[in-house]
Amino acid sequence: MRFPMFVELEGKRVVVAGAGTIGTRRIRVLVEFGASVLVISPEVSGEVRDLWQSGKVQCELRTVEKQDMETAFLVVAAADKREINHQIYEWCSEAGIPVNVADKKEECSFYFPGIAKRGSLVAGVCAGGEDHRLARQAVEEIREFWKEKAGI
Ligand SMILES: C[C@@]1(CC(=O)O)c2cc3[nH]c(cc4nc(cc5[nH]c(cc(n2)[C@H]1CCC(=O)O)[C@@](C)(CC(=O)O)[C@@H]5CCC(=O)O)C(CC(=O)O)=C4CCC(=O)O)c(CCC(=O)O)c3CC(=O)O
Ligand SMILES: NC(=O)C1=CN([C@@H]2O[C@H](COP(=O)(O)OP(=O)(O)OC[C@H]3O[C@@H](n4cnc5c(N)ncnc54)[C@H](O)[C@@H]3O)[C@@H](O)[C@H]2O)C=CC1
Repeated sequence: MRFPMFVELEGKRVVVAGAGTIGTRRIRVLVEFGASVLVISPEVSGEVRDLWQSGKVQCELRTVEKQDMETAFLVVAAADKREINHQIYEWCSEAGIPVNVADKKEECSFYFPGIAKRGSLVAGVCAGGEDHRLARQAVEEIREFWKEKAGI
């Protein structure tokens, strides 16, 4: 079972390769938690383009390369091609950089949890990589519970 670390991301460089549906979801959360996000992707979603235009992320519209990992505190591999994500995993493993690989849990040194926030409270829910639907359901229950409890 994985340990729920609560990591400081404020100002830390996070490199995200791939800015489609999943990459965009990751980028949204990382920006919300203060990370300095560098997006590398030949194409990006409209939402990421807006974040780029408003200066909330940096973007480079190209394929990801090994040197991109050099300055990263964390890396997210969210390309739609297994061989690209696997290559990123290899580069990060070599360099000792924590990596999230969207299409292969065995290659993830960290997972993205489902997140519930309320005031200073934050819950991250993970189902051990076995059942993301269960994680989602539990997060929704926590959100409802916190909404119903006055004063939180
Ligand atoms: C291990 C983990 C690693 C990580 O991604 O960090 C992982 C891995 C994988 N997910 C896959 C598929 C989907 N995951 C979702 C949804 C969520 N996945 C999330 C977390 C995690 N997913 C990590 C821990 C999970 C755990 O503890 O069980 C959540 C909690 C958080 C979030 O993603 O934000 C979020 C739910 C909360 C929410 O929605 O709020 C959907 C539905 C959707 O996208 O709407 C689908 C597609 C449709 C379907 O299958 O239902 C695949 C196969 C990809 C492929 O086929 O290639 C892999 C790869 C693999 O299992 O090897
Ligand atoms: N972990 C999770 O929760 C989930 C993971 N997935 C997996 O995540 C991956 C991404 O899925 P989607 O976002 O739906 O795909 P998508 O097709 O919407 O986006 C893929 C993105 O990768 C970019 N890309 C392609 N080649 C690249 C390269 N060489 N370098 C950098 N970027 C590159 C594309 O330009 C595009 O922006 C898939 O492998 C999918 O199976 C899917 C659902 C949930």
